[in-house]
Amino acid sequence: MNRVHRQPPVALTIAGSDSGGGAGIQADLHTFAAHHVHGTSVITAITAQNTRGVTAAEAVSVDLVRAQLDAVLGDFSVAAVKTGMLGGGALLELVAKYGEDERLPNLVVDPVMVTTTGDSLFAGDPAAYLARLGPLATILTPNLIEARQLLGREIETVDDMREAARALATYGPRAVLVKGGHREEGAAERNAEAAGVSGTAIDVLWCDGQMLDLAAPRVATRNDHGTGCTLAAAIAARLALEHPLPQAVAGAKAYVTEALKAAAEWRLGLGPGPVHHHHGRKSAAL
Ligand SMILES: Nc1ncnc2c1ncn2[C@@H]1O[C@H](COP(=O)(O)OP(=O)(O)OP(=O)(O)O)[C@@H](O)[C@H]1O
Ligand SMILES: Cc1ncc(COP(=O)(O)O)c(N)n1
Repeated sequence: MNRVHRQPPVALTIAGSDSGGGAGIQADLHTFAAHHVHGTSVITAITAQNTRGVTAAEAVSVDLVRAQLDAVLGDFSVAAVKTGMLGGGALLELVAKYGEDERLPNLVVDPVMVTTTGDSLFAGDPAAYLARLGPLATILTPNLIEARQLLGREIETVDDMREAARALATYGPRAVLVKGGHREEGAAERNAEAAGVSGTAIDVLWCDGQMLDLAAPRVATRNDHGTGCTLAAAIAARLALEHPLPQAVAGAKAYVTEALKAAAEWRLGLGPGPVHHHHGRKSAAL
């Protein structure tokens, strides 16, 4: 009998390790698993980190990152790739080379530069980052602070976010998602909240020449550590599952909103804790 063996698609994360398990490689692998995608990983840096901040970080050598890339790409048929913390110029250059050799399909570039707690995770030149990875990215996913650093301009309103997405798209990615998780709401929005209307987490997506606002209810929680990593990994997982790009982004945002909601009451660590990556799975304990 001719049996069809079903198996998961493979995704790759190229990112740093978060010892607290909420962001970086750990968040990415949780997210891949929650999507039933087999996760492979190339570790670029090791951080000593918890919910309160980063106390130490060290980059992995270029040779060891190259060896990890060759080990994964030489054996698995990788369907989508996500990059996170790259540390500095040398690893940026290495990853760009693999991209140029067309070895990093469906490339989701999360330009990790600073953590929510304010620690710097990128020592290189933001202009070089854009010039090297911009043209190779299927989608670039900066938060407001990263978009400011990449473009060297202030971004405050949703209109500014749209302008930033357009400006970043000129560097060559197919799509740009400017994330508004850290946006200070304007007076009109604050008044609406005071009147009992809950706030909105708005991201702006520029994709194939079209601008889309992606809005979700803002979850009242302090546990938002790793939401950016989780969103980018969820986009990569969905691209590995062959979702079209705009649907992959919208679905990934809905996944993050549910992950934030499900962890809103958690007290894992003393600072902003992780989200619930496996919110879709029933658990006797939770
Ligand atoms: N409180 C919230 N409620 C709903 N969605 C949120 C909330 N905070 C962030 N998000 C969403 O989470 C995603 C990640 O956005 P954010 O701007 O926080 O990225 P980031 O800064 O890269 O993440 P991180 O906090 O991990 O650094 C976006 O889709 C954003 O709209
Ligand atoms: C290794 C690593 N990569 C990325 C982040 C960004 O996530 P956040 O801004 O939520 O701290 C992080 N904190 N640590």
